[in-house]
Amino acid sequence: MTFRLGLTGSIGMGKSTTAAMFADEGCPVWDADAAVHRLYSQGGAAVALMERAFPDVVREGVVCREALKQIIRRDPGALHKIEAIVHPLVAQDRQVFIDAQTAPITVLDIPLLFETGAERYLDATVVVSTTPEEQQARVMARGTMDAGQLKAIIQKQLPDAEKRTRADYVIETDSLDHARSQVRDVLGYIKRTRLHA
Ligand SMILES: CC(C)(COP(=O)(O)OP(=O)(O)OC[C@H]1O[C@@H](n2cnc3c(N)ncnc32)[C@H](O)[C@@H]1O)[C@@H](O)C(=O)NCCC(=O)NCCS
Ligand SMILES: Nc1ncnc2c1ncn2[C@@H]1O[C@H](COP(=O)(O)OP(=O)(O)OP(=O)(O)O)[C@@H](O)[C@H]1O
Repeated sequence: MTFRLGLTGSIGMGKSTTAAMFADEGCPVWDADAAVHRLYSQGGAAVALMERAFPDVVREGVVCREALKQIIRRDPGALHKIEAIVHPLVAQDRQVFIDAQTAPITVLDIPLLFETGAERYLDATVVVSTTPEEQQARVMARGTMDAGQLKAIIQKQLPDAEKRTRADYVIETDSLDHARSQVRDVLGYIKRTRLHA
């Protein structure tokens, strides 16, 4: 059975970048955000359920993220309703992926890992982290959210300090080289201490 290593971190902390580093080291990577994209796309399992809950958000067979964000802006409580539809489908997608893996260590990139209790299905967890100033600068630089939307997302997420306390390993994403060496350290440590126990 593959060792299930959960990777998390607040918005903009460097999850995707770090996940790519784990992939470079040979780990299969499952990405929760990418699963949501598949579920929202043509033929995706969330489309019909979302249309039933929010009739205007499905356009040409696809869940429109902009329309969803407008709904959430008007009614922040709508996010709970969206999560109730999406999260069980995401969990199912993740399990199918894990069951297919034969590599020694599989990485599961899950933004809401602790918030959704996903650690119950994992063997260890790693959090990526940097300063709040750097986090805000990174998200603003992407230009996909305004400061208000960012604040609303951050407020919904478990604080970085708590994630750092709960995770088994912390990776500081202050530079690419430093993050890469910490990825190698984590994998080396797991291989030495957890795989042949
Ligand atoms: C709110 C939506 C429409 C925003 O879409 P958009 O394309 O602008 O952003 P994207 O999906 O890339 O999310 C960016 C980041 O926001 C954070 N985020 C997304 N959804 C949530 C949420 N429900 N709670 C807290 N943070 C969230 C994550 O860190 C994510 O990496 C979209 O994220 C969504 O439908 N979310 C509900 C599904 C969900 O909970 N996804 C989280 C992973 S399971
Ligand atoms: N170790 C690092 N050193 C320097 N910059 C980094 C590092 N990791 C990520 N970054 C930069 O931070 C930004 C956000 O990174 P990334 O997209 O990986 O974050 P994320 O946590 O996946 O974001 P989200 O939660 O929004 O999906 C990118 O511009 C990326 O280049």
